[in-house]
Amino acid sequence: MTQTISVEESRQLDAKTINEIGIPSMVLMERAGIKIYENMLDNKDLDLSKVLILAGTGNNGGDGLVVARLLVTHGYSVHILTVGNPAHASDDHKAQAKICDYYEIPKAFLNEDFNQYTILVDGLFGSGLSRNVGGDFATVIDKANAADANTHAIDIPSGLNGDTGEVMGTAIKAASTSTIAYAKNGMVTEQAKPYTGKIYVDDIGIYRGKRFEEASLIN
Ligand SMILES: NC(=O)C1=CN([C@@H]2O[C@H](COP(=O)(O)OP(=O)(O)OC[C@H]3O[C@@H](n4cnc5c(N)ncnc54)[C@H](O)[C@@H]3O)[C@@H](O)[C@H]2O)[C@H](O)CC1
Ligand SMILES: [K+]
Repeated sequence: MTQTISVEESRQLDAKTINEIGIPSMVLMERAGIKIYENMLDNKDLDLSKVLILAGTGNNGGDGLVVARLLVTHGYSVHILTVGNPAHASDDHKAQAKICDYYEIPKAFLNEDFNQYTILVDGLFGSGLSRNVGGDFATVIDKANAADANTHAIDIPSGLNGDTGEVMGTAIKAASTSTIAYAKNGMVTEQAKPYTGKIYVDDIGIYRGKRFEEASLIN
């Protein structure tokens, strides 16, 4: 049985790991990026010939920027489409964007034809999704779903309610998802299957919580 948690619980475990235990968020982000990169190499349904990273301005987008840099430093062709107001970007996102600039990773644009890419990586929203998706975010999600390429989602397919599995206006239909620490409750519902695709659960050192630590000792 897959152990699943609520979105709020996942955010609390993130915060506890960073603020109480002391693992820096940039370390967690780097570990998340490495796991996501490895999952993408593992999934033979994904064609990594020409990659488009869809990055929101939060830490889900930050994870996507780590993946972009790892792909580039291993010889892959990568473009980055950042969606949202850069002024609202999280500190970790800004730090990762600066690293991507060092590697001169080219930028993509909203009105581009997504069919020139062989795979899309969804780093628009993760556990921070707080309302129905609209505007440019909805446009990008609908373009991604209409494109020929498969999409690999980071943490939670963007637009999917991580607690219920409901679609918040529109949502990424991913071929596969790398979810951080634990699958979220809504991701294992019947209605979520077309959106999550194959789920990889990535341990990146997030505190496991007493409930799960005892459970893992028993199994
Ligand atoms: N350091 C950590 O805590 C780690 C987090 N991980 C990854 O980070 C995301 C959670 O990141 P966060 O910045 O909290 O939120 P998101 O990136 O999911 O959302 C960004 C931002 O978007 C805004 N927003 C919410 N809903 C909407 C909407 N419908 N339309 C437009 N904008 C919206 C809101 O302001 C959010 O703040 C987590 O999922 C992981 O991927 C690391 O993996 C581990 C360390
Ligand atoms: K996502």
